[in-house]
Amino acid sequence: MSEATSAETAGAETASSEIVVQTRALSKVYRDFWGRQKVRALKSLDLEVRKGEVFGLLGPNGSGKTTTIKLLLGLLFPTEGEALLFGKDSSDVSKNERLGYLPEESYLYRFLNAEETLDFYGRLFDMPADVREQRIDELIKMVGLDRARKRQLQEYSKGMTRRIGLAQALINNPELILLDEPTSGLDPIGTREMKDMILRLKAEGKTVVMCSHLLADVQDVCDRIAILHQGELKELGRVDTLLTVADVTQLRAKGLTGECQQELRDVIARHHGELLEMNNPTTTLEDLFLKIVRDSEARPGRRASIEGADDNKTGGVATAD
Ligand SMILES: Nc1ncnc2c1ncn2[C@@H]1O[C@H](COP(=O)(O)OP(=O)(O)OP(=O)(O)O)[C@@H](O)[C@H]1O
Repeated sequence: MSEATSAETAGAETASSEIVVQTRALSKVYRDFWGRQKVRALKSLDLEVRKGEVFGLLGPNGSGKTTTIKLLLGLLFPTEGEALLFGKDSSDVSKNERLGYLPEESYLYRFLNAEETLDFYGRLFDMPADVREQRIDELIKMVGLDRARKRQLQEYSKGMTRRIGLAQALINNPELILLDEPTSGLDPIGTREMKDMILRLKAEGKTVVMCSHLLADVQDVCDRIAILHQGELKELGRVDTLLTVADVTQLRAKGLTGECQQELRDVIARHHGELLEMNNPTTTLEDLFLKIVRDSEARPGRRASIEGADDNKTGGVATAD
């Protein structure tokens, strides 16, 4: 297929895909007790999120992310503009059945266990007992709390609390899930698992809108992002497009001899390119940490390996202009 044709097809797909979230000139001013303007938290935000997307709202502290999520949920009223979910105004309560929400801090009943917590929320959605029982079992397994299902939430660690919070957000099998800082307070393993769960929700066709200031997490799971700063939209687009450095070519190869690497240098010079880098790649700290923990679980009691072990020396990276 030619580039033009594939671009047209992509365009047609986009046009026909269902818009789940839409904001039009959405603005929020917080006022004090006397109605005087205190903070302009959000300024004329225009966004569209399509069905099946993982969409990230990014920005430093105080940039308006949580305000946007609360406006979408209908927990706050806009000062100007509107927020539409499934084509209806966010103040329309009928949308709640199709919606799941993980707040930054989950306030759950400390004396209930995981099963009782989910049963309580299942009842709020009028789910029949048999459906509830099956859904609770599925969710507890999905969020990895099977062994702690009978423990009271007051005994849960931060990571476990985040997991039960996510299970609670998913109890009604929602089409749209809003996640406020889903990886906050999680260790690297919990973070990886939370990201995998988000990707699993996407694979099931759900739409996810998440906000975070942890850039690596957003980069790993989001299809598109919006960057907010002081309540204003500063950037909007596909993560891969925004991060592509158009004028640099990167090449990864395995098993090249020194001679061959020299030939590559010569070719680049002959074509008036500039060799920026040719070296062995490094793994990420996340990958390294997860590998060490998995190895330790597989072989308990084994001592740490000595610095400089060779297992990551797999190839070379050449980056050229
Ligand atoms: N209830 C409130 N009353 C007054 N000002 C508020 C209120 N809630 C938020 N704000 C202000 O609105 C602005 C945006 O806050 P918001 O919580 O939406 O930011 P955020 O991007 O989610 O920040 P963080 O990353 O710290 O959670 C901030 O200046 C904040 O102080």
